[in-house]
Amino acid sequence: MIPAQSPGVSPVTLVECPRDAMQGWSHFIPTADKIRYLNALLQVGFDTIDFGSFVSPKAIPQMADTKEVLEGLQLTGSRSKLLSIIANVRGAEEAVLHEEISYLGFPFSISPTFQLRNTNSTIEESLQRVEDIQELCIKHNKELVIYLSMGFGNPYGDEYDAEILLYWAEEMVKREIGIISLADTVGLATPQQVSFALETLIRSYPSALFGVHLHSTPANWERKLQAAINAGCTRFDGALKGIGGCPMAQDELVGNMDTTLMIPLLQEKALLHELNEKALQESLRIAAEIFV
Ligand SMILES: CC(C)(COP(=O)([O-])OP(=O)([O-])OC[C@H]1O[C@@H](n2cnc3c(N)ncnc32)[C@H](O)[C@@H]1OP(=O)([O-])[O-])[C@@H](O)C(=O)NCCC(=O)NCCSC(=O)C[C@@](C)(O)CC(=O)[O-]
Repeated sequence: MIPAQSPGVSPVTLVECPRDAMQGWSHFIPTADKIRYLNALLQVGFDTIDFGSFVSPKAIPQMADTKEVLEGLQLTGSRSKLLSIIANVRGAEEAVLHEEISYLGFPFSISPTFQLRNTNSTIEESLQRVEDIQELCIKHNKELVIYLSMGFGNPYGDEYDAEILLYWAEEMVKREIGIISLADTVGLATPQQVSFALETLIRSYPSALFGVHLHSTPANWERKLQAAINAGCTRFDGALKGIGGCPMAQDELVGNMDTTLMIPLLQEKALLHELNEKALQESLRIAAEIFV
């Protein structure tokens, strides 16, 4: 076992994102393999698993089997809650029907170009989607997580500065979104940007929980994670082996922050509860089989 902290209780929320690892993978991962991988991850002790998405199978063919995958998951005995990504009201209407899903995650990009590429909607239309999906979530007892995608800059030349990120975060707080994750979709953030945004938002809006979804490389993950921790962030996304990224953003997947690197760092700081090391090793073994 990984060294114990306060048993079962953690100051931080660790979100494992196999959906982000799988969604842009170059060949279709068979449904049975997805189920096997997710069932292993469910035993590790992550707080949340971002397991799939209810989006267009033309846009993201890899996730076309999310409903079947869900049917194969063994949730009994797992502490992990499930999150699924949705990108329009239709996807949300489907996701809320599943009792097993606790969180719906909506990517709201502060870069208009990416929002159009990713969700076929303008910023104004997306804001309406946020409001409609929030209403659905409240009605069905789900929690909406808003990802502020391209939160630290974008590769398209769309106007960007930190004020734009802060503005959209405030708009989400006004709409009573409880969890807002600052997403560095293509890995552009500097540690200074991460610190400034989180320190400002955490101080300004105590009613919301701010997280980070920081795509990064093995060379720059640690300083960004450290910056987020120092700023008081308590919700972190990652993916085992640092695999993945958004195929709607650019052709080359930038990689996720590698959860296997994050775990020891968070535990060293007594921020993370005990995990099941055997299940973690089994998950890594299956990942090595699947992601080839
Ligand atoms: C959002 C839509 C669906 C367009 O949404 P739309 O504009 O409302 O769609 P539409 O009504 O114009 O329909 C377009 C086509 O999609 C189909 N369709 C429409 N809705 C659905 C649905 N819910 N489920 C299944 N099919 C659907 C619909 O049937 C139609 O099919 P066609 O007639 O062309 O055959 C599309 O643009 C889409 O699926 N985009 C993919 C979004 C996505 O999954 N992106 C990756 C995940 S987000 C991410 O990775 C970022 C994140 C979270 O990690 C954080 C970060 O790093 O930034």
